[in-house]
Amino acid sequence: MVTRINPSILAADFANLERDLGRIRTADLVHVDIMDNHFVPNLTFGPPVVDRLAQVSPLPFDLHLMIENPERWAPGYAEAGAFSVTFHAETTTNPVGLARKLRSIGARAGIALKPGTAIEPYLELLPEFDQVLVMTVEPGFGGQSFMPSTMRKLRTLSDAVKKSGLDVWLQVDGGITEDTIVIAAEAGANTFVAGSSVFNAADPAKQIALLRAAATEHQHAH
Ligand SMILES: O=C(CO)[C@H](O)[C@H](O)COP(=O)(O)O
Ligand SMILES: [Fe+2]
Repeated sequence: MVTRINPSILAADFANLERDLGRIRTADLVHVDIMDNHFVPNLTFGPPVVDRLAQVSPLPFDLHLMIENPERWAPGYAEAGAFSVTFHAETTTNPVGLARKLRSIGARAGIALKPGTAIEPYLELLPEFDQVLVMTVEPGFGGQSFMPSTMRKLRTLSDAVKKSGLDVWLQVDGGITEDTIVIAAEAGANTFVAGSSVFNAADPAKQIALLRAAATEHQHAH
């Protein structure tokens, strides 16, 4: 069993992003939240900033696209070398087509679900994806509280992945702390995004180690 910790640079110091990328080198991937002020009421980074950050990052990027019309933007991020590109289920009528496009470029394809979006319609599409992101807060902002109500969906998803024998990574994002990570790990998550809890810590590397240890200890047996 593998536990992956992906710090979200949404909680980093935007005047010192290169420095902060250096502080999380013991993590697995860097989670980058792309917001367009349409799908979510907030605005963050776009391609030029992501491209430049990738040049100075010790770790590859896990991109979380919170944007409308992901068909317009997602392939470009994959072509620029993103390790994984995750788009929201609510933003496309052709998730399989977009996932295939991303994979054909060489990126891992992910699909994200808002807390109110059901997993059932997507279970039969699992072979098309490398990752499913179960949002544990409403997307748009860091620093919100983890929603335990999303764990039922995660358990359903985890059971389906286990039955399928597929190696689909199960990611949670929003309000992940050393306490809530245990709840998500027990419900079947293996990939954990943490923004505030990592970057607000006095020692981000120590916090990453703490999160990793808590999740590994409680990870659902697969
Ligand atoms: O996708 C996100 C928000 O939409 C962020 O990745 C998430 O909120 C991480 O921040 P925190 O750990 O502070 O909740
Ligand atoms: Fe995110």
